[in-house]
Amino acid sequence: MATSMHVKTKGKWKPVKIDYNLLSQNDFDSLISIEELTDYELIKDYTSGNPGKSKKKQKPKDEDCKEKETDVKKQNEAKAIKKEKKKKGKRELSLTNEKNLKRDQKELHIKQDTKKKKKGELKKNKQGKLIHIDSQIVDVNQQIEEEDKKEHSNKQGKKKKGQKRKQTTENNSPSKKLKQSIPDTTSTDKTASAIPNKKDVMKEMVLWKDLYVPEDVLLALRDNKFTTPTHIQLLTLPHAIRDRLDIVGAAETGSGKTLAFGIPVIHKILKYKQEQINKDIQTDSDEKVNETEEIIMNENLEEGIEEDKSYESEDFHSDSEDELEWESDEENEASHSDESLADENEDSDFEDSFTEEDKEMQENSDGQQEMGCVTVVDDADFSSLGITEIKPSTNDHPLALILEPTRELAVQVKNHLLAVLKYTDLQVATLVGGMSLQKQQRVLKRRPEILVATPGRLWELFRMGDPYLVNIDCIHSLVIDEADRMVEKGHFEELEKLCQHINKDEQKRKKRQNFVYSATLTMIHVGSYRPTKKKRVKMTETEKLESLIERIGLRHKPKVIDLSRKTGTVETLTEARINCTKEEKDLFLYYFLQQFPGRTLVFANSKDCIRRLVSIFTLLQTSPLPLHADMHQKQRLKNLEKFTANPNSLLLASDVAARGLDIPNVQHVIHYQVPLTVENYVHRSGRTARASKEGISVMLIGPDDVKNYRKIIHTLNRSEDLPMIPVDHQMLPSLKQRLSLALKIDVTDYRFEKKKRQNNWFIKAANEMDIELDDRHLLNDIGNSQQQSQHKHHMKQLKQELNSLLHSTLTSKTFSGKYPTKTGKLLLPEETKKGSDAISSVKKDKKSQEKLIQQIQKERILMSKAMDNKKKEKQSKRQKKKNKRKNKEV
Ligand SMILES: Nc1ncnc2c1ncn2[C@@H]1O[C@H](COP(=O)(O)OP(=O)(O)OP(=O)(O)O)[C@@H](O)[C@H]1O
Repeated sequence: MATSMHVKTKGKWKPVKIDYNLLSQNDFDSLISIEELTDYELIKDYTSGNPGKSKKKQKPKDEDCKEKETDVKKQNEAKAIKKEKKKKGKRELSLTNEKNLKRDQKELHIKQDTKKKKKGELKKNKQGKLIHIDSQIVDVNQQIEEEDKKEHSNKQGKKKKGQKRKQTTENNSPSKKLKQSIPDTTSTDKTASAIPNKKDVMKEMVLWKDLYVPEDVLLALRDNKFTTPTHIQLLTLPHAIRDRLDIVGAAETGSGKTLAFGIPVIHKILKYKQEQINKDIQTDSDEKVNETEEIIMNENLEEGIEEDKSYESEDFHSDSEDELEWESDEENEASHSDESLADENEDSDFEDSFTEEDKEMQENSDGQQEMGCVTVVDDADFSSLGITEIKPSTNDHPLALILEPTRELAVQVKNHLLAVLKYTDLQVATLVGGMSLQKQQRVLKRRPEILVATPGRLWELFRMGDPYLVNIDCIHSLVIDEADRMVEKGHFEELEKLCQHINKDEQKRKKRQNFVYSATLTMIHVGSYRPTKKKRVKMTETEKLESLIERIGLRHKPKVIDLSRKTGTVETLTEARINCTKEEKDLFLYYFLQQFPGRTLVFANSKDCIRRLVSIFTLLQTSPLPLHADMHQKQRLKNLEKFTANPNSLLLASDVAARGLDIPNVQHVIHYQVPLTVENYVHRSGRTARASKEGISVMLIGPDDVKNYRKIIHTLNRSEDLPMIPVDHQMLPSLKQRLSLALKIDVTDYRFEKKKRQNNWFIKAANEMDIELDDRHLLNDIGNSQQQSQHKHHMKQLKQELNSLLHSTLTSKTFSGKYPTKTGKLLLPEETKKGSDAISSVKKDKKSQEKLIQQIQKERILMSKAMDNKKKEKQSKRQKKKNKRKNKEV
């Protein structure tokens, strides 16, 4: 579109006088007259052009000339538009080719966002460029929510139509993917306002410097107040992350080994995902270049055809081209911008946005571009936002596998990892026995990057041909936690099969990074023998490690970091013992629980023993919680939760709870029976005194335990026996009274209930076989109904008696019945003792024992000196006598 000029006649056309001689000449045959107009006004046609743009002064022309000029202008205009288009196409191509990848990503991103805005659909942000203003995050989240709502309604509609397949596509819809790429919490607690300043974080976390911890993980560590890496973390992280070595790590219990392997595993996955994103961007960028070239080719083709058509007119007006072209350029620009405003074509819209913003970009040193309410940031620093640029899970196999010996430990490790994955969108799943297989199959459909599994359940799912586990040998990282336990012969057949499977392909094996950890990895004890030798020869540490490395299939030369102490246990652990008979064990356990309240974990060697203890200590109202392998998994986890929640709780557990469990503030670990292996002693004791806290481990040593106790002392290089727990013997009779009654109730009730259960089972079986029974045929005689109710009554009486005993006070030597208010305050003896702590009383006792020993030694020395003196005196007396006798003789 162009402007044209009109002449507004103000005055009159006046005839111009002509010389008649001139008219007689042949050249002016057809001339009749000449008129002139001196009073006129030139007016622009605003309907066809931009009035403000023309800078050139128009000369007055007559109507015909003006019409011709307008035609020429229009043709030139068309030509200029085509030229402009061509130029822009070329410019776009040269920009794409010239500018680096980042710039290209930005261009793509802006274009995508503009498209999204226009079309009202939120597409997946492949570059993962995110938004860094609170309100903007909310804006995006709102968009996502709206999208989800739309999807939801769509889904429902589609469901009605029975189009099942579409649901899967919807689950992978761009908006969902984008939502996944932004951690859930961005809209709630992870808004930028809640996220600390990067500089502050770095300052606070300076001790983690040079350990190659991803910034998102660092943020989460800071949230957990883990401002200092533990020793094992400090030493292993650089080798694992920077040097990509396999790690064999041994460090005392509670020293942070989980993060020592967890952080490198996470780092590797984040890095891999970033690489995937970069690859995608590269592909997108290449596609974009191809697309642009295609558009230009098409335009050129069309242009060629149009050029042919307009050839004639162009050629015809060629004399005035230069002058008019300048004018057309101006007008073309104006008309083009007018067009673009109205144009629905996104490409042209994008081009305008790009050109404008590109200019702005060059001026703006921050490199930020405003796109409506969304700021697109090039090279966005997501760490400061607490948002990680992670693509939603698209991997067709897990990227990391962490194997744990027990279900509880697997669940715990998962939770531990989730805490540090807070600012990423990586997914962790547990595959453990005792939980619904179908549920775990469903979880696998979400393609979690990290699997924490027990070997049995993993192998089961793998054998069932779960599609996500088919390529389990493609994992990038493998962790075998509690490795010494995992490879124990006869314990984990499935682990061996798994190892064989994932080590089959040499290439994959070589690519994989392995982590092998335990607190007792390098522990050599009496039971560690070289299996090949006929004569049983004790294994060396190196031999033990070599056999482990071979079995697991580690790569060449793993980095071995052994920080375990020769004494096996943690420095902050106080170890003690109570020597007693087998029958006294219950009493001393009860004594300890009464004397030293606090979170206490009691280990026993058998499930039957745990059942009996649970029954007795329930009667004694200490609310024990059982934990052993025969229990339902849900109950196991529930009991662990209860134990963790109550600071005065009591957990009676088998060795299923010995390894790895990280229950905060367990104050006491009691070995009701001395563990059968040194490793178990170290791990059991390691449930207390974790993460530099103090704790106490007490062994109840009966005659049957002495052999194992000696073995432990010997293997852990102890030069002397463990100290004894000081026992207030005056308290024992009252405790004994309570305990005896509880035992009586338990035994009588237990026997009666056992007989009753057997009878019930027999009756049920007979009923099923249609056999009629009378009381004589029953397995056990539990008496008639009257005798049974008598039994019940008796039990009730005993329980009442016990109850009143439990509510009476305990007497101890610190209690003086004569002067109960001596201190000015009435203190019951039980109260005076409760609250005293086991560690200090052991330490105190140890000190007083040492003092006593020193005193005895001193007294011995004095005595021997006195004896010597007496001897000397006697000798001198004897000598004197001799001398006297001699003198007399002389
Ligand atoms: N850098 C750190 N700063 C403070 N606490 C930490 C740090 N790393 C780990 N922890 C905490 O220390 C405790 C013990 O960690 P973890 O369970 O990893 O120990 P572990 O060495 O695996 O013990 P075990 O040998 O018993 O399995 C956990 O509560 C954990 O959260």
